[in-house]
Amino acid sequence: LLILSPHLSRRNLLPSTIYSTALLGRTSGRLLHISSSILPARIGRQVRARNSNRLPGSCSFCCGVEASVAVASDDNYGNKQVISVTPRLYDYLLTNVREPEILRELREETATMRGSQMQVSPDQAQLLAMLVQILGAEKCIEVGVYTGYSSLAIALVLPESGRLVACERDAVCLEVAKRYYDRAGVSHKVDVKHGLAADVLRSMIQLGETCSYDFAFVDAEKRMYQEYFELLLQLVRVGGLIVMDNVLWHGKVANPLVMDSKTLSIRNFNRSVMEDKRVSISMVGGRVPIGDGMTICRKL
Ligand SMILES: C[S@@+](CC[C@H](N)C(=O)[O-])C[C@H]1O[C@@H](n2cnc3c(N)ncnc32)[C@H](O)[C@@H]1O
Repeated sequence: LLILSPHLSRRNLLPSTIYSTALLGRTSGRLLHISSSILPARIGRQVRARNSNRLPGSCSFCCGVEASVAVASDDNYGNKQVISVTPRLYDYLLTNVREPEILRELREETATMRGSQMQVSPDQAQLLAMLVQILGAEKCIEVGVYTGYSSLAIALVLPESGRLVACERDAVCLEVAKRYYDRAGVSHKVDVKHGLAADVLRSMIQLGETCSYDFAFVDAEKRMYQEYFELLLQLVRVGGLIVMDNVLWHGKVANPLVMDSKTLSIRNFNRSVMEDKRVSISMVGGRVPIGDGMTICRKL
């Protein structure tokens, strides 16, 4: 539990000040839960040490109930609460996702396979499907299919006349995806392209398909993000959407000490798309993360 004293001006409270305030214990003021697991390492250690006789993840200062959010409340965030989702809150969020039975079965089968952590989360898939519906999309592209969870979510909401071009280089995962497209009765809507996604996209451009797609979802090789984006910008119509997955890259993009090639590529992409006047953008996953963060780009 974090207790803020109303006597402290919130204007100049940096998160570190708030965390320190938490260590003072109960004073008068607004009551805010905070999970010690997200505190800065030094303070987090102190909190955890003080509460070593409590359940892990439980509220540090009063009720023993698991804290559900981390909170910083200052002008840096427009005095909004900055929320960090705990496993319990995320479980709750997932109980509020309407996941079709066929997607649940695919998710459970994929969970036994290598790389299952790559699959988009049910809440993400639901958002993708809703974007496709809002757009009234007929023609979609997915870059990075794996066993088909996100592509199936999209295909399920496409109209009968709709088409999803699904690009994947791994034939083994594609077999799983195709089995589920069949089971869901959407195979006729999915045009599976086995090969390197950039090659597939280039050949679609050469075939004269520019500006004819409504929606694209990118979830493949992270070092290729800028290239996928440039190719898709040619294929997607004005007003269409390009959704880029993993733009927070498990938080590594915000840590300047992390310099591996995938992190650098996504960080550079994020910087570049911020300046890109060809699209309007929305990075989803600021205060309440969705999946690993997604950037939605609307072609202008
Ligand atoms: C993160 S997974 C996709 C997960 C999928 N969207 C889902 O929800 O299940 C990334 C996939 O992209 C594929 N991939 C990586 N690089 C690729 C490339 N250059 N061309 C085509 N597919 C690629 C990988 O084989 C992998 O299956």
